[in-house]
Amino acid sequence: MSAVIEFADVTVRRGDALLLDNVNWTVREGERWVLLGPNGAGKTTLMSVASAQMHPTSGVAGILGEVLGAVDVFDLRPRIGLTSAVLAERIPRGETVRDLVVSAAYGVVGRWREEYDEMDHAQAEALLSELGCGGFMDRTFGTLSEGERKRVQIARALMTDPELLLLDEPGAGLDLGGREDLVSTLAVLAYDESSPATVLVSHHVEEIPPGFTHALVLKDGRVMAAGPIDEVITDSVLSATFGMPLRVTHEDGRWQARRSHRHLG
Ligand SMILES: Nc1ncnc2c1ncn2[C@@H]1O[C@H](COP(=O)(O)OP(=O)(O)OP(=O)(O)O)[C@@H](O)[C@H]1O
Repeated sequence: MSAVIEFADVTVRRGDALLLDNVNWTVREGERWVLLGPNGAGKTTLMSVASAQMHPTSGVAGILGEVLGAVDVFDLRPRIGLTSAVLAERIPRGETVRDLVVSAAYGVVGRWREEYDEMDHAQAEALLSELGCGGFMDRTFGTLSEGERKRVQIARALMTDPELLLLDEPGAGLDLGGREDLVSTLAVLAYDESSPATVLVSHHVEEIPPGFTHALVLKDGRVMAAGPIDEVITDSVLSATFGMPLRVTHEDGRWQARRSHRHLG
């Protein structure tokens, strides 16, 4: 299995601040990773490097067999599917869902001037259906609920057949129903062997979809633990990361973490 992400001692520094501190991380084809950590841990920074939007200050960032700094990022970026709050803000609210997804094939936001061929439309419709968006393809983005928007953005990120899919906090701002819909959608993707290697950034273990295989936990820019999910999402790793006694359970493919009050009783 070849590496999709291969980071060696990746460090990002801004002034005196160390945003990432000697991160070593390998993601292989077929793996589905969740990236967890407290606010300010460096998750978005790590996604910025993994999506070829930011170069490390030092270390080697290998992505899809290329090394950042020795490759034209404009060749690399189209091979990576990305969803993030920053990208979502740029989406015109009057754009229809169908056009928003189909236009990804051309790397543009906003359906102006391009002519899309029938195959692109068929692929966009298939992706939207797979992601549970079949019922509102002709609505405008601005009329969708937050959960629906998140799923449409994932469909758009998949439209270019990326070799790596990076989802930066798709669960943010969703209510319980929206979160559960998203978790189900991501579980379908995770179990689909044709899906690309995936990294999902989250704040909550409850958002980890069934089918996710690996986890990386960050704190203060450093890797607290990384590897197969059962070995990483544990009482001791999460307690050390969040600075409180936490108890983790794993049932029916879903994870839960809550503060342990055993020491009080
Ligand atoms: N240009 C910068 N200069 C100094 N510090 C920065 C800069 N950009 C980000 N930071 C800091 O780096 C740290 C990591 O930020 P990052 O956004 O990667 O964390 P995160 O884990 O995604 O956080 P959150 O969960 O809150 O979204 C934060 O403490 C942030 O304030």
